Amino acid sequence: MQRLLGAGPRHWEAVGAARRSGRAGLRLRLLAEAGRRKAALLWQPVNGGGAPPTGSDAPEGGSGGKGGCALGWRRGKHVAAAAQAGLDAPGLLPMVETFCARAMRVAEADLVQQLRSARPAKEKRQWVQGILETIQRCSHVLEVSIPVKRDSGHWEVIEGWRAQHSQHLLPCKGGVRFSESISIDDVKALAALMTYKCAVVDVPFGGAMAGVKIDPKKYSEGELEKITRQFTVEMAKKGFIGPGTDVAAPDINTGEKEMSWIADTYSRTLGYKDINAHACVTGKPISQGGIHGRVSATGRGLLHGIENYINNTLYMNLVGLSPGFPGKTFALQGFGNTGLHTMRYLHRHGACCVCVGEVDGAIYNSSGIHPKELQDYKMEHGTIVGFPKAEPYEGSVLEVPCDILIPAAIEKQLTKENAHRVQAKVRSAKNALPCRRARINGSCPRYRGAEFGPPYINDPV
Ligand SMILES: NC(=O)C1=CN([C@@H]2O[C@H](COP(=O)(O)OP(=O)(O)OC[C@H]3O[C@@H](n4cnc5c(N)ncnc54)[C@H](O)[C@@H]3O)[C@@H](O)[C@H]2O)C=CC1
Ligand SMILES: O=C(O)CCC(=O)C(=O)O
Repeated sequence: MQRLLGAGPRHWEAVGAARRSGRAGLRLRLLAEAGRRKAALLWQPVNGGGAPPTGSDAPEGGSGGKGGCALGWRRGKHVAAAAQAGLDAPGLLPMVETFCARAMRVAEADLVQQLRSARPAKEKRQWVQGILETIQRCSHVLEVSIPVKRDSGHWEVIEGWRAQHSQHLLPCKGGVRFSESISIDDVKALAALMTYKCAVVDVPFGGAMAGVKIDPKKYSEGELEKITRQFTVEMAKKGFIGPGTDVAAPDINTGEKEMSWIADTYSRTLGYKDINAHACVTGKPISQGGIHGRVSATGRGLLHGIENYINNTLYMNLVGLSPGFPGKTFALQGFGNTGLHTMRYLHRHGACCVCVGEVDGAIYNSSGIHPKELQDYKMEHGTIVGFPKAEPYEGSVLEVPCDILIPAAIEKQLTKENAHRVQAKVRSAKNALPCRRARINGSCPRYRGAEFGPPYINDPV
C-alpha cells in the first residue's frame, strides 16, 4: 500500500513503505476536502461560475502564479497539447487531471491553514503539496493481454486494464467496462474519479476502474465468459481483485451476468478459502449474494441528486422553473441500465420523458414516452429505434427543448461546440465527466442553464 512518508524536512514523496497512520489519516482528510471543494466548483450555477484563481489570486506560495503550479498543471496545457496532436479535445485523463489540479489549487492554501501542526509554514505547505501531488496519480495499473480462442477457431489477444487510483482506504472500488474505445488512460481517469466520488460522500473506499477493449456485441456469450473469467484470473494473480482489496462492479456493457462470472472465478481460485469471496464484486445477482435494489441504484442515485435541486425554490428561481418534478420534461441520452432506471424514477415522480437518444437513433414524443413500454420494446427488438409510440428524432438528444437533460451514456458528450445549444435548464449527469472542453477552462459560459448534481454525488457506491 502506498504510504506517505516525509523524505526529510524539505519535500514529500509518495513511496511504498511502512504505515504512518497519522499521515494516512491526514491524507484522507485532505482527499475528502479536495474532493468537496472540487464538488463545490462544479456545483456552481454555470452562469455565475467563477474562474479558478490565477496569478495574484492564487494561494500565496502555492500552486498558482502565472499559470505555474507546484502540481505541474497548467491551465489550458492539455487543450494546447491536444490541438498540437491534431485532436479537437483533450482525452479524459488530461481533463480529469486538469479539473483535479484546479480544485487542489483552490484548496491548497486552506488545507495548509487547517493543518494542525507546530511545523514551520513552509514545511506544512510542502507537506500538503506532496499529498496533493500523490492524490493526482494512479497508485497501481495492471495491463493484461488475454489470448482467447474464438468460436471460429482463430485466436485473438484482447487488452484489459485495472487501475487502482488510491489505496488510502481499502477496498478499492470501481466498475468494469467492456468497450472497443476504452484505453488505459480512460481507465486511469475513471479510477481517479471513483476516488473523488467516494471521498466527497465519505464512503470509505479508494477508487478503481477496469476496462476490457472489446465490443461485446461482436462476441458470443461463451466467448465473453471466457474473456471475463480469464481477465478475473489475471486480476486475482496481481492483487487487483478481492473483497478486502479491490471490489469490481458493473459499468458500460457489464451487469449481473459478468459480475457472477467474476465472483465465481475468484471464489474458485484465489478466494477459495475465503467465506466472503463473492464480495469481490457488487452488482451480482441476488442468488449469488447480491442485494435488492442494486440494479436500479444508479438511477435512484440520479433521482436523489436531481431532487436536491428540483425541489429547491431558490435554485429553481435561478433557472426560471417552479420547484418539483410534476410537469417537468426531460431528455435522456443512453437507454441502458442507468438510463432506464432514471427514466422510471423520474416518470414515477411525475416528470415526462420527451426524448431518448441511443447510439443508433433517437425518438421523440412531446406527450411523453412510457419507460416500461420502451423497455419492453427494446427487450424485444434490441433497439429503441422504431418504437411505435414516438417519432424518430433526427437532431441531437442533448439539444432537445426540455427542462432536465440526463446524459447517461458515456463521457465527454457536452462540448464547447454543442453546449450553447443545450436548451434544458437543469442538467444532471450519471456518466463521469459528461462535459468535454466546454468547462475545462472554468465555467461553461455557453451553456445557459444550471449545472446541477456532479456525477459522484449521484452514485450508489
Ligand atoms: N451500471 C452502473 O451501476 C453504473 C453506471 N455508471 C455510469 O453510467 C453510464 C451508463 O452506464 P450503464 O447504464 O451502466 O451502461 P449500459 O451499457 O447499461 O448502457 C449504456 C447505454 O448508453 C448507450 N450509448 C453509448 N454511447 C452512446 C452515445 N454516444 N449516445 C447515446 N447512447 C449511447 C449504449 O448503447 C447503452 O444502451 C456510464 O457512464 C457509467 O460509467 C456509473 C455508476 C454505476
Ligand atoms: O459501484 C461501483 O463500484 C462502480 C460505480 C461506477 O462505475 C461509477 O461510479 O462510475
